[in-house]
Amino acid sequence: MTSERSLGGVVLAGGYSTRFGESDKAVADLAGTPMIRRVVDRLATVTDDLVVNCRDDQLEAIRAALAGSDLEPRYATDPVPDRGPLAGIQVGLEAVDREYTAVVACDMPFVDPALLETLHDRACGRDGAVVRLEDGWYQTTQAVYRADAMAEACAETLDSEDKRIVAALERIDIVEVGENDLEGVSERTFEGIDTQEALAEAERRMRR
Ligand SMILES: Nc1nc2c(ncn2[C@@H]2O[C@H](COP(=O)(O)OP(=O)(O)OP(=O)(O)O)[C@@H](O)[C@H]2O)c(=O)[nH]1
Repeated sequence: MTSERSLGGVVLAGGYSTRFGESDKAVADLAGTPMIRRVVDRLATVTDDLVVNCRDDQLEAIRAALAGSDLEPRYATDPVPDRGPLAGIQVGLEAVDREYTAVVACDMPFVDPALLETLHDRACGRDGAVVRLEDGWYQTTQAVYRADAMAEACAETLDSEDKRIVAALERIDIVEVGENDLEGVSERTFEGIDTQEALAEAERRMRR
């Protein structure tokens, strides 16, 4: 399916998980399922072209974690590792084959597909839709972008002094979505699991 309403997906997994310790959080087991598999399976319900961005040295473990998952992803590895999430977003968006694409970090296993559909609706005709929480923080790694516009903005931003993801957002025409517009969306959607403590706490909650 490649209709106008078709949504692509990029899962960002190319970081070094330093806060997580020795192991890669992307493939960490959360209540019996690797975190990245939870993200991929949720994305598979609303996307039909999925790209996982990671480093070459992660490929084997991530492929194993995703074997037999609901939507077989393609892989786009970083030509230069450790250039930060913005570079990962660029690599992923350049590889995806859909005009609009949801970008989600591998450490957000509770991502709500309903949010991604809402963001897709809001992004139409613009370069993206990004949630901005009341504290002013943009949720850039759980957002929908027009793939070519955001990939170009990432490239320009990486070549400039200010390499933050929000600096790339300033180069494109995004719709800001406020917390008040998130009715019906799971409040856990933005929960990131970037430490062992956060993983243990999420497991405790899920087993209750
Ligand atoms: N391709 C790529 N992705 C990255 C890079 N750094 C972070 N990411 C991804 O961007 C998302 C958000 O980054 P962080 O939560 O800071 O992840 P991280 O850098 O692995 O973790 P820490 O080292 O603990 O900060 C995660 O999905 C990471 O996999 C990078 O250098 N390259």
